[in-house]
Amino acid sequence: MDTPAEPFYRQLPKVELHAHLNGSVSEATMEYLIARKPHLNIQHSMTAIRKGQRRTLDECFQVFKVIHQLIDTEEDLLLVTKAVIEEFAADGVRYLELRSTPREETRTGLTKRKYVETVIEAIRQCKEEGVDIEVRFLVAVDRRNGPEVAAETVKLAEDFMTSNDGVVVGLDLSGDPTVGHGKDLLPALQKAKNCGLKLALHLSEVPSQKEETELLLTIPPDRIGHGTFLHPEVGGSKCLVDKVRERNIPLELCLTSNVKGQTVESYDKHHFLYWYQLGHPCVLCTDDKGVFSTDLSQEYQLAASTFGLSQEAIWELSQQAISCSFAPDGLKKQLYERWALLRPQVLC
Ligand SMILES: CC(C)=CCNc1ncnc2c1ncn2[C@@H]1O[C@H](COP(=O)(O)O)[C@@H](O)[C@H]1O
Ligand SMILES: [Zn+2]
Repeated sequence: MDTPAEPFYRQLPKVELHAHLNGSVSEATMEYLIARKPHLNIQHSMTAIRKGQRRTLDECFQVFKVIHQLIDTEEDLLLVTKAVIEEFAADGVRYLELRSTPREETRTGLTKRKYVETVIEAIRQCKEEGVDIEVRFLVAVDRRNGPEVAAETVKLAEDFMTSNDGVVVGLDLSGDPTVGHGKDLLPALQKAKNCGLKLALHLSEVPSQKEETELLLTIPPDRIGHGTFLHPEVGGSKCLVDKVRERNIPLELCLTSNVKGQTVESYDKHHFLYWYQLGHPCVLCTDDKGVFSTDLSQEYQLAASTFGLSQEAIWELSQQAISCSFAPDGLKKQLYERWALLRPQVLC
């Protein structure tokens, strides 16, 4: 990891709502996987972007291809998912929504259904072992794979939503934003929404997506990932901003990811400030804590130091994230109670 956060940020109870499973694999787990598969000839420098380093968006997406080679069996997936959940818990995350794209690996016999089952099994095992975190799962649609795969993924998510104790709560739309168009995916996303899946969509991650965002906002999504180019100062429009505000759609904001992936020039130019000053719900998230060598405590500390936020303001941000989650009302209530109990110890 780049630089460990100060104790206040680590002790702060946190909610993580935007974490891609295969992008969240820590250095230690990655080293273990690399050692298990020496024939792949992969070095850790190929799977993480360290402090001060940046990559083009295209280079970042290449990193996922390398990681997927290392995680291609049911056993790998179970191990990685459990490790990721334990690491988030150790970082003070008390509620986590993990997202991942169901993957078929013909070489190892992994199917998309087995993929989802394995992630759910890892979540179950962590709970049974008493890991101090509540975890929910968002099934991810990779936009690169087009409308048919999207429809198939929605069906899979729907099946698991109705059969698995409420672990699967929603659908994510992600993948290389420069590939494909949302209009082709709209029917599948609409269907997901209609069957009760919550929608977290990567929108306006790159500048060229204005028209697509206008269209997908009509669904509307329940949360927006990034939304980097929504506002007029960066080529978006007031109309887009107004729509997001009218519908009160929370934004999932990932500072390090955007700076290292070069869609944002520097931390102080991050769109967090624009939306925060409007009083719009913003949730700090990691995106890919492994790839971007970060954790959620660091992201909170970065926001505080970059935008001059007090500890009170940081506390409010972390608490507000509860209301933006897809947790059922009973669980939200429990989380608010936990935050209230911890407040005097953490904020002193
Ligand atoms: C490249 C870059 C700047 C990354 C951050 N921004 C992202 N934007 C869109 N999709 C993403 C991003 N990070 C991860 N993903 C998605 O998450 C996948 C990895 O996690 P998983 O295999 O779904 O478990 C990637 O293949 C990609 O489909
Ligand atoms: Zn993302």
